[in-house]
Amino acid sequence: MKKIAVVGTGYVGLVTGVCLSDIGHDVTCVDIDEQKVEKMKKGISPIYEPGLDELMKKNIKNGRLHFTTSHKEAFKDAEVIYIAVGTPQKEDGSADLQFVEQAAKDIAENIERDGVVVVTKSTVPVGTNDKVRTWIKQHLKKDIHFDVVSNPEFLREGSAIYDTFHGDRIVIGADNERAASIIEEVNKPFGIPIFKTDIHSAEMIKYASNAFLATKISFINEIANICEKVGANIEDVAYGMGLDTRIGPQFLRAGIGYGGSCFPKDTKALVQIAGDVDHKFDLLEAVINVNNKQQVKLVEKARNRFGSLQGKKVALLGLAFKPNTDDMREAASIVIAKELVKDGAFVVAYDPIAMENAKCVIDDEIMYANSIEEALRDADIAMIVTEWDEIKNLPLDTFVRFMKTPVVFDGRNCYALEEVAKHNVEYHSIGRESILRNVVSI
Ligand SMILES: NC(=O)c1ccc[n+]([C@@H]2O[C@H](COP(=O)([O-])OP(=O)(O)OC[C@H]3O[C@@H](n4cnc5c(N)ncnc54)[C@H](O)[C@@H]3O)[C@@H](O)[C@H]2O)c1
Ligand SMILES: O=c1ccn([C@@H]2O[C@H](COP(=O)(O)OP(=O)(O)O[C@H]3O[C@H](CO)[C@@H](O)[C@H](O)[C@H]3O)[C@@H](O)[C@H]2O)c(=O)[nH]1
Repeated sequence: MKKIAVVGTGYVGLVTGVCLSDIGHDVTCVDIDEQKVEKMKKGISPIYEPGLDELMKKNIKNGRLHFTTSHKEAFKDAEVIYIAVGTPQKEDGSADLQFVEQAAKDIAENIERDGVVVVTKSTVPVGTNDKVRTWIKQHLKKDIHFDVVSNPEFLREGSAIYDTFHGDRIVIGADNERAASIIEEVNKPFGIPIFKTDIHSAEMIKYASNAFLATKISFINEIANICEKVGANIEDVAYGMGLDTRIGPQFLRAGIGYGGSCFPKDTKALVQIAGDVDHKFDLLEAVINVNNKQQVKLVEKARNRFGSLQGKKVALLGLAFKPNTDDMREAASIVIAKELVKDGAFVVAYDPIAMENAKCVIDDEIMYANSIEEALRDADIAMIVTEWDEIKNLPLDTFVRFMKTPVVFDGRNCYALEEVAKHNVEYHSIGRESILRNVVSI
């Protein structure tokens, strides 16, 4: 059992802190956001993540999980300190390291224990851990020995707790065996394979993994776009491809592209990292361009179908960048709403969880509904943006019952075409033939 501090309680820091306490460590999470800390002290998670509240309450109760706004309090006695602050993108696409630098200074000014291991969990460009070491050294108040370890995070939002306990690998990048084995020991109870490497390689594994997954998505989306033109069905194509174990079935779901807090920013950051060493990463640039186009695919299809969207009522179903999260960062819904409003459409949006966050990031004039049915009422067009269970499982006759004209643009291929064919719905999806039945356009 180790005394651990976690700096930053976002999706990664909070989940990491809670799970480390659950496997027996004594964890103090520190954040500069007082409101968040007040909530967390009461066992309330400031983010929506399935299972997190329960696990927080359990570990607060058993005395192994603490929250504070004081770095001094958090770092007192800490043997291991995780940095899990944000690394958002700057205007040029590169990673903004200001929060990591500040966290390093906070650590330098407050650590007390000799031999403390500082672990970078934030996604940071290759070479950043060297900078973290330098920043800490520059601001150290006492002559304390410390090590820096890279330990990138691979959890997915919406299944973050599950992923922490069932991940495929834990990567530890260190420049000495003592530090590496301390972090190995900390993680052992998770029972996940551990891969130890040098710091720069660990930093690169994170970006390369995200870039590869994003590449799979853009690749399958391009195949889907071609399928539409040659009369093939992307669902069957992806399934048939995935049967080859060298390809695998995962991340071949065609749709309206990837969003979220990671793929968009990490792909751009890797293009920058490559550019910094005079390497033009053509492949990844193409992946990003394909994704930008894919995000507006539904609007493009609607424009082609209706000619003009002026005055059309559009029900936007699902706003979060993926199901089971309240995260709106880089969600396709933001771009889609903007395009629809630009075309003069009247947008009514619904999301089971992300609506409050959406109101903060969608600047355009749109309305919000309290249910799918309310959003669909008298609509000319429905656009499925996020495949929440509630949306995926919506009986198709709901579109017929509530909409003015049941014309559905499904960005996540939620329905089987055979099922759609049994209903009086006009249906356009991604990489599959459209079903144009009996619907009179007005
Ligand atoms: N979100 C994910 O699914 C995910 C997965 C893997 C890796 N990552 C990476 O992990 C990092 C964190 O991502 P996130 O989504 O959890 O971020 P986030 O923005 O949700 O949370 C960051 C938190 O850090 C706090 N903070 C900032 N500076 C601080 C300081 N000096 N001291 C204490 N607290 C401070 C902020 O108040 C905020 O609560 C990023 O580098 C991200 O790329 C994210
Ligand atoms: O076949 C697929 C799979 C995903 N997506 C989209 O891709 C985005 C990202 O999805 P997902 O990877 O499930 O969610 P994240 O929480 O963003 O997780 C990714 O980003 C994290 C942050 O770096 C990493 O830790 C994870 O390993 C990595 O999967 C979402 O918009 C999905 O809709 C698709 O379009 N098709």
